Amino acid sequence: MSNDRAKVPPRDESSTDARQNAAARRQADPASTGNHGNHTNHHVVEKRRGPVLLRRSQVSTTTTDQRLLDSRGPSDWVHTDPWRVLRITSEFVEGFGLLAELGAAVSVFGSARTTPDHPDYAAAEKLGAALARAGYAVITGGGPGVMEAVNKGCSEAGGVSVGLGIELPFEQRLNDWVDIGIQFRYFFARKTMFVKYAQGFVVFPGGFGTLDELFEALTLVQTRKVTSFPVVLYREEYWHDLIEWTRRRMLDEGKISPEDLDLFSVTDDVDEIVEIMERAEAARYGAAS
Ligand SMILES: C/C(=C\CNc1ncnc2c1ncn2[C@@H]1O[C@H](COP(=O)(O)O)[C@@H](O)[C@H]1O)CO
Repeated sequence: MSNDRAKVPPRDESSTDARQNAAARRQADPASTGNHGNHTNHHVVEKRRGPVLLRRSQVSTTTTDQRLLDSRGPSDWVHTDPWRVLRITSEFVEGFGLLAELGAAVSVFGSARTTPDHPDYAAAEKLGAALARAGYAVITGGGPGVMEAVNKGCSEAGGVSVGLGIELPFEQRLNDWVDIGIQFRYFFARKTMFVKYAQGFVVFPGGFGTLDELFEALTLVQTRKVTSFPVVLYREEYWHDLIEWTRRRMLDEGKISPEDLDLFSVTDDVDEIVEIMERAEAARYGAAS
């Protein structure tokens, strides 16, 4: 005998469900009321759910919806990893659903702290507009600083301005120039969207967040997880020392290969960034045809 038999709930008609079941049984089976009527002794309440057969006390009169909506109880399970997996999945579903039909796009990164009076802000705004005019949507982190500037330039030029925000310990809202936005809980789900829905990356001067995004992009290109994917650094003077360090330290000690230094380009010219994106796109289509 299977152990499952021990799990069959007893006929406890003091519970609401059991009372409803008993009522249903009486309605469908007058035999259960003591009134045998025209029914044979073989007539019992039963329910089929696909291949499953339920009879007598196992037949529930409540619906799945009703049980979902009526249920109350301990809520500890919402803090467990299996539940988090569902939330993570929902971020991918939302992101894929929102961005699947975006068209050609460029992801732009840079400092959240760049103020509107800084020259980088004006350059980022100009880039957003230039990309929009060239038919690209822009994707940013949806925050302040460089992100806001890019979204502003793109939106004002009539382009598609996307912001992928991130929940942070302090209050954070999508900047006013985001026209399509999602607020993510998980960095890794958000990062997938930056790569999956862009044809290339532009990186403005920034701090840890920006460097994280830059090096993630370079790693993806280096390991050929993404192909024909330009990574362009804006403002040579800011990046100069870091690039020198990659040459003098990383390359000299054999931590990267000489060709890895070709995985990114550097420019001070916003229009050149757009040209680089267009050339990469043409190369991609050329390779595909
Ligand atoms: C620091 C402040 C707000 C931070 N808000 C952010 N909103 C959205 N995305 C952000 C935010 N901060 C960092 N990021 C991501 O990292 C990059 C910028 O990081 P950095 O350390 O400033 O260089 C950026 O590209 C975003 O994707 C309050 O002003």
